[in-house]
Amino acid sequence: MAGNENTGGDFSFSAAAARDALPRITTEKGAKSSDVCHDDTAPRVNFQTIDELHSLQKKRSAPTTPLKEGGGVVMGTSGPTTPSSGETMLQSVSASLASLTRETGPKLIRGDPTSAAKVAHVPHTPTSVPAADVSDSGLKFTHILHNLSPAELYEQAIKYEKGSFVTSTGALATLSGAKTGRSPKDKRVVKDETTASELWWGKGSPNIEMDEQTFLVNRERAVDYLNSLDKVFVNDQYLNWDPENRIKIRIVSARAYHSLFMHNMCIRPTPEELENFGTPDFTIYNAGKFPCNRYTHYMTSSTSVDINLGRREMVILGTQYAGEMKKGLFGLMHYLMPKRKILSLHSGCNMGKGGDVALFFGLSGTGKTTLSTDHNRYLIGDDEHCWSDAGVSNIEGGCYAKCIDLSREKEPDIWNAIKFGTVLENVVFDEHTREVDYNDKSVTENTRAAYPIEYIPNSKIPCVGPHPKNVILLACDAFGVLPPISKLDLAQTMYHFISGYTALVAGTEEGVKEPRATFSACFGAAFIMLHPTKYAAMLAEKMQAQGATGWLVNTGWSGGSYGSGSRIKLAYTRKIIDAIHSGSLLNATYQKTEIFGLEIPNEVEGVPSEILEPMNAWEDKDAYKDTLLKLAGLFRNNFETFTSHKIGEDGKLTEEILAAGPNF
Ligand SMILES: Nc1ncnc2c1ncn2[C@@H]1O[C@H](COP(=O)(O)OP(=O)(O)OP(=O)(O)O)[C@@H](O)[C@H]1O
Ligand SMILES: O=C([O-])CC(=O)C(=O)O
Ligand SMILES: [Ca+2]
Ligand SMILES: [Mn+2]
Repeated sequence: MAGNENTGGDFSFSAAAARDALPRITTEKGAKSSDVCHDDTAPRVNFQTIDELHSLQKKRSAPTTPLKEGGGVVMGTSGPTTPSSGETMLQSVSASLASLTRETGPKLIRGDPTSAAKVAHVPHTPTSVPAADVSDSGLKFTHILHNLSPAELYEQAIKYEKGSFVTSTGALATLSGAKTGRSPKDKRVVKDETTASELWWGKGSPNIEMDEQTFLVNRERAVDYLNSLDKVFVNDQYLNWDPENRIKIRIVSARAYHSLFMHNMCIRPTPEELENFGTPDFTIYNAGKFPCNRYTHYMTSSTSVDINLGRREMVILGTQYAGEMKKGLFGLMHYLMPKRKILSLHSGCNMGKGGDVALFFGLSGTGKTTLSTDHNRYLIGDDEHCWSDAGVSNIEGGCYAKCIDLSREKEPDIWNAIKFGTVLENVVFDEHTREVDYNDKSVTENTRAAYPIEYIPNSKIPCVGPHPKNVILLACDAFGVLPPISKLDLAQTMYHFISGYTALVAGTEEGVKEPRATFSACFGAAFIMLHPTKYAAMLAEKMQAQGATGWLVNTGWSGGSYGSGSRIKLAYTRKIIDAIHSGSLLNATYQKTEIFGLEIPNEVEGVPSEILEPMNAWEDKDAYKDTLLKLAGLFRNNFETFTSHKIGEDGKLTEEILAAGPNF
């Protein structure tokens, strides 16, 4: 035995002693040695190999999800005599993806390319095109990932799309690429015989024309791109919760991110509805990863977002920003719904416990999502609605919330909605913990979360409600001169609705400190299809018929413009909104402001009275007056284009609306 005396340490023991120190394993009396370390799994009855074990993991699911293990759908030869719903779907998608110049629809297979079975879909209309017209693309297979579940889409995104990660709360973080917002200058609308007379064209209109031929060039480019891929995602979904005016839409896209975004944003069909889906009313070809060709007529950049109402199609090239799809469909609704005497609205909408409905109009970033998401009320929707003779209905099945500076304290419901299933666009997160830093603008200021509406605990499903009682116009006035709250008469409501004012602060990168006024008719000029006065006339008629009250709420600056004043606290704006909902503001005493002639209440519960009259909150009264006049001038200039238009049948209302603007 080696002596340890010399070390003088406490840990001196020999290896043999250490071994002796280990406790001996003692077994119970009578136990057989084979029981000491026993395996408690049940007998293996169902599998003999690891592959068989794996095959047990996945159970066949609901009627309309994959029909055959491994994803193959047999068409033509060995299929049943009457087409199953899966075959009908593939035939329908094949027709959607057909090139217009060559063979008919491509050969499609259901399921992921990595999953086994390679069974061809033979197009339902056998081709009789000359051999010279047949291309190699007609010989390959495209896999169709049809209405995948969020879990399946997560897997697709994480496996195949760079920049996809699961965040600490389970959301799917994605990157939208070079474009982190919409590209309104790249939007084109096909001008044909019908749309030439029906739509709003020319100065101020968002509808930049394109001819049918050029649309087909872009469509073919998109379809060829999509067919060149191994797989495409197809979403068959609905728009509009009003069952009588529901629209069937199909979205064909190249990214799991796009498919999950639309899964969340549009109305999700039940398995039965999906089985009987039939032919879509409108199809989006999202080839956003692929640019448009700048040699193509009408193209002024490598991005093109093209709407063809006649063909009921939309093509996206050169932008992966998912909001393009949502707002493209909104444009469609702005065309279809007014034809049915239904008003389409860029507004949020919620309902009190007593059934009182409020609409929240406003341009991007003014507070539609934030203020319609209200713990004390039912959420009908945050961004797009219809107002018909029956009441209101949400167009969408989800919400699209701005996330910049999001906090759990100020917006708990939105915060909690950012969980498994939610798409989180362009946010920055800790590489290890995957905790999101909502204050980080490194990718963009326009960070967003898209979640199904039922992620908001008090959402109202189905998302419909009675006629609105309050119509709230939101303006984020970075000039700081509009009152935090004012009551509007009908003419004023129309004036401000047509003006569609906001003044967000311009991007910090450019070092612009001056607020810039934005006027966007109907609080959504980028999406309207008809002349703004058409929507305004419908709004006036509906508000009048229902006795709804109009309000103007400034969610922007107080006590000075951007730079000297500060943004009105969200908590105060919420109190103001509470007072509108409760009806208490109707009983307040009012005073009229100079120039804009707005009625401001002397008191709102929970809001410091000194901020209610904007001038009081400004230290420099002259600066206030100058700024007010400046803004009034901007309003007047903007409204000039509308002065020659009659609003509705009533010439009297037109006069009143013109008089309802600033007076100076
Ligand atoms: N007083 C306030 N009232 C409303 N929102 C405020 C206020 N102060 C700060 N905010 C912030 O302003 C933003 C409002 O954005 P919101 O997502 O509600 O816009 P939106 O009108 O829904 O726009 P979009 O149509 O682009 O979705 C939120 O980030 C919110 O936290
Ligand atoms: O459409 C978008 O990208 C976001 C949005 O809601 C808007 O801008 O009104
Ligand atoms: Ca919103
Ligand atoms: Mn919006």
